[in-house]
Amino acid sequence: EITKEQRALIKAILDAYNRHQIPQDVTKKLLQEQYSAEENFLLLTEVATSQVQVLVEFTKNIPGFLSLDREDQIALLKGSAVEAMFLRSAQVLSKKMPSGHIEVLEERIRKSGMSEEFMTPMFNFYKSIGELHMTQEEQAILTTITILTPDRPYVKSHEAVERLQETMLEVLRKLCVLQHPQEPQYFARLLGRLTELRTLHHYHAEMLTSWKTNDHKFTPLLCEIWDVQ
Ligand SMILES: Cc1cccc(C)c1-c1noc(C(C)C)c1COc1ccc(-c2ccc3cc(C(=O)O)ncc3c2)cc1
Repeated sequence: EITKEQRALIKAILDAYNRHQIPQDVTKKLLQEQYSAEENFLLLTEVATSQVQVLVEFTKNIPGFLSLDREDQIALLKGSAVEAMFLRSAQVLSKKMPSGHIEVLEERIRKSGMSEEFMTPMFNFYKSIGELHMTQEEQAILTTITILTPDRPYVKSHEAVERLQETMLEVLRKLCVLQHPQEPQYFARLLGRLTELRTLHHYHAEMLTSWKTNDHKFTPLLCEIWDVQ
């Protein structure tokens, strides 16, 4: 019941999702460097910067994205970067990685000068993503749907973005029916995660302010995408 066009869409997005990954030498650092709060923050900043670069490349491969108004492309990237990175780091943390990345990443996030109040919702989210056991396709399409959210700040052609997102939502709905026949509510559960991502996005804005107040430095790319400094 998935059409030929929809299958081609899934393939294009999955290929892009797998092609654009953080270089191993960056993620390997998560395992090696020492554990001071400063070192953790620096490492997370480096990984986040690399993640944003990967996200920009992935987004350019979303069918239809480059035909959107140029300023809307920027508005969508800026508005979705944090949410796409929460999704990506959650998917990584929930993968049973043999290299022990999981504890290490969790440890570094816990000890990076972030205040306790953000930890709970963040790690609850990580847990809830883990429990979904999403397939690669579902992860890639859910990330695409997050990026193609029409009501981000400064988006002008709301309808054009909405059309693209609706196409992706329909593909995801069919995928969920096919890949999780025993769970009729699975698609609804995935969409529920997008609501949780918005809440985390608000927490993250406060995290940025508190990091800034404590004079934490970010990279030029993160300053640009998150409008800090
Ligand atoms: C702390 C936080 C939580 C969630 C979202 C953000 C933006 C922040 C957040 N908020 O601020 C920051 C920095 C600037 C301090 C962050 C840190 O973001 C990230 C973003 C991505 C990753 C990450 C880690 C390991 C990976 C392994 C692999 C792989 O093996 O394939 N792939 C991608 C990976 C990505 C970690 C932290």
